[in-house]
Amino acid sequence: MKIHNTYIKRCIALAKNGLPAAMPNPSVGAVLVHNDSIIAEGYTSAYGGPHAEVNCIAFAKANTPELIAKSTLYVSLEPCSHWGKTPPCADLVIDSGIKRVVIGTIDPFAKVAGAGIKKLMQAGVDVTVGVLEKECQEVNKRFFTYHNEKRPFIILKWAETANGFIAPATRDKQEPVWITNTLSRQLVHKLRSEEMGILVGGKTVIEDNPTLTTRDWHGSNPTRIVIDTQGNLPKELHIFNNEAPTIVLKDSDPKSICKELFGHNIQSVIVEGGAATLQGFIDAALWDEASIFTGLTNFNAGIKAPKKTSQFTLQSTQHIKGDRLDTYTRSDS
Ligand SMILES: NC(=O)C1=CN([C@@H]2O[C@H](COP(=O)(O)OP(=O)(O)OC[C@H]3O[C@@H](n4cnc5c(N)ncnc54)[C@H](OP(=O)(O)O)[C@@H]3O)[C@@H](O)[C@H]2O)C=CC1
Ligand SMILES: Nc1c(N[C@@H]2O[C@H](COP(=O)(O)O)[C@@H](O)[C@H]2O)[nH]c(=O)[nH]c1=O
Ligand SMILES: [Zn+2]
Repeated sequence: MKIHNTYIKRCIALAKNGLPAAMPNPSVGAVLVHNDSIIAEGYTSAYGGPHAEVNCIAFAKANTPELIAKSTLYVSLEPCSHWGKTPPCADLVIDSGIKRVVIGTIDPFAKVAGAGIKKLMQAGVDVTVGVLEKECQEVNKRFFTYHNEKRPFIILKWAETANGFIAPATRDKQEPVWITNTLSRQLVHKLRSEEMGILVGGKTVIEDNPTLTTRDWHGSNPTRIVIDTQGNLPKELHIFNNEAPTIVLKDSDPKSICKELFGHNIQSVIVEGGAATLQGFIDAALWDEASIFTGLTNFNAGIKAPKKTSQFTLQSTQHIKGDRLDTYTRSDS
């Protein structure tokens, strides 16, 4: 129904406000509709805080309590049925006397996965499921990939020169050689702040001594993940400072990395390089999105950028004061 789409669209817009603070929880949007008017809205609070339905119903209770039981609740994700950090939202909906609930998509989390819908229906609530399902899943693409595919959502990111290199052949100092400008760097820090993990290979750690933080942007630092196949990375390196946690992995195989990160409850990871590490994920077809920056610089020789396959599907191009950022998704063809 067209009217359902309108309100679920509003739920999706609300849900976007809750990210990345809600992670590793999904961010959800909820609206209460009475006589074709929205009387209350809510979205998921920062991790551990109230869910969207709780915030929405609390607003209605404070303003128009008499209308709650006569309203329809729209919610982008199935209300939870379990005790997590907060009580089950399905119970709150039932106790509030709400008789109609329209749900965007089912929750893939094993402890819910239809149990919230069942609970509502058993209490006599009229439930509609599956409105703008794909769009509702897209907002929580990290959460859905993690639970459905048992691996983190993977974003590849690198910066290459205008002539296709990611690093020069030689360098004077143990620090990154910048290809892109300071505005691009700030955008990279924003992108880092949206993910739970950031991963680089051993050679990158040795040659760049990267920090891998979000210092030019507000928001949390992701957990740093480094591949150290020799088990000898010096503890004085920046990645071992106390600005963010760091996980050291011994195995460079992308499949094993995914398994390990799943175990650490890391729902998303930005893979920043180097070329060998990125190529491993590309060749294993274990990635979801890619952000490739191209700067104005040229190197005479050096490490070539990873080879893109036919799976790279261009989604957008933006220009950042001379730099270019191309974003891709992976298609299975
Ligand atoms: N422009 C950009 O966006 C980026 C550029 N870079 C650049 O990329 C370069 C590195 O890329 P690349 O060479 O492909 O390597 P990676 O950073 O992808 O690391 C993988 C390599 O590191 C080796 N390695 C892992 N652990 C250790 C260790 N403890 N000691 C020594 N070697 C180890 C691996 O060897 P094995 O598997 O055989 O054990 C493998 O050859 C750097 O110069 C960096 O500046 C890096 C990131 C981004
Ligand atoms: N040189 C280069 C990048 N390099 C990446 O950034 C890392 C350094 O991170 P940090 O120490 O936090 O500043 C480095 O190891 C590599 O992964 N990134 C870019 O967007 N543009 C660039 O030109
Ligand atoms: Zn809930």
